Amino acid sequence: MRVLLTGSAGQVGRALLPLLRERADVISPLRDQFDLSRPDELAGKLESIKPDLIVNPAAYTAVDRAEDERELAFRINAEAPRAIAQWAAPRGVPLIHFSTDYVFDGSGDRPWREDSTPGPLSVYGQSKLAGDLAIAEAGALHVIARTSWVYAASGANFLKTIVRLAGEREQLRIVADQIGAPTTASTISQAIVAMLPLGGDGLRKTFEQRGGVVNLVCAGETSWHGFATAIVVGLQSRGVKLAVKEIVPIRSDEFPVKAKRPSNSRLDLTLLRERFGIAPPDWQQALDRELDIFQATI
Ligand SMILES: NC(=O)C1=CN([C@@H]2O[C@H](COP(=O)(O)OP(=O)(O)OC[C@H]3O[C@@H](n4cnc5c(N)ncnc54)[C@H](OP(=O)(O)O)[C@@H]3O)[C@@H](O)[C@H]2O)C=CC1
Ligand SMILES: Cc1cn([C@H]2C[C@H](O)[C@@H](COP(=O)(O)OP(=O)(O)O[C@H]3O[C@@H](C)C(=O)[C@@H](O)[C@H]3O)O2)c(=O)[nH]c1=O
Ligand SMILES: [Mg+2]
Repeated sequence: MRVLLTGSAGQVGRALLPLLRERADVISPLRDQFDLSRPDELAGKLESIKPDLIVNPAAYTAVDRAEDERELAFRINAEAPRAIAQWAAPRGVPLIHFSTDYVFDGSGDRPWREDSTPGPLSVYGQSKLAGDLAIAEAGALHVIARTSWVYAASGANFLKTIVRLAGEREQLRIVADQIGAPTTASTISQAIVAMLPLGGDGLRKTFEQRGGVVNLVCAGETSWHGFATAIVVGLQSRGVKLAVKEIVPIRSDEFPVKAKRPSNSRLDLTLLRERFGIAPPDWQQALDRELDIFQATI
């Protein structure tokens, strides 16, 4: 069984790599060998790799920068997944891809389901939605895991930003009117491998019977302010000395950024439980584990 894993230097790819390696031969080319910004070249690369399964966590994830780099974000997040799916479809090769809460407009306060109507507010969200639709349109066997607020002890993410700012400043000002589920890369990758029977012909059957979009986030919900507070409290309880004295909850309009983010990023976990029997940990529990890992690295 040969698995092609993209983005293995990113948060989700890095967490997936050792788990997949335990179960399959993994080919994990970096950007220089498998460049998603050159979708036209991907079919040729895939033809020489000949994977039995493709796992594609590589993506353009710079939400604010995407507002100025629309063309590049769409090439990487929409045209590349389309090219991969067009190669995979006629060969019956299944594709695991990743989507985001940012495909939604954030209205209301009910958790979004997989069949809820999207309405992205940002170029990043639009480009990711276009990728999701392109994969389905190409007719490839696929699972698209829709996740949110991804972080890990390493990588570029909100946890690392808060660690840095809390070490430098006495006051943090963090938006409290965007609600979602912080999700560790490790939670995502464990769920992904739990979905996959990697031997025999069970793999194709899994995708035929249970394919499509599935929400995959930690359980529970909080705001970015709640998440930042839990990070700071968790670090302090581990004896980490920080400069921060106050974490002020603010409204989104008090923190000007280029890209608009959804207020309601809640994703419903019912389908993940019913279709795959997977129940992710609460975000607080996952954060606790990630802070233990983080602490061991400092
Ligand atoms: N981060 C988040 O909060 C969320 C992420 N998602 C989705 O989950 C998936 C995984 O995200 P995550 O692991 O956090 O992302 P990261 O930003 O941590 O990693 C993205 C990876 O993609 C690679 N990449 C970027 N551009 C290219 C390119 N042109 N060709 C090849 N590789 C490229 C990067 O390579 P390099 O190291 O060279 O830059 C990096 O390894 C993505 O689909 C993302 O949209 C969904 C919801 C939330
Ligand atoms: C650093 C900082 C951020 N914020 C706010 C800005 C924003 O609304 C929120 C999160 O900031 P970030 O820019 O880290 O998050 P952002 O890059 O928008 O994170 C998103 O990334 C993409 C890839 C996704 O798919 C999403 O699920 C989500 O995780 O916190 C503050 O209010 N104060 C601060 O000091
Ligand atoms: Mg970001």
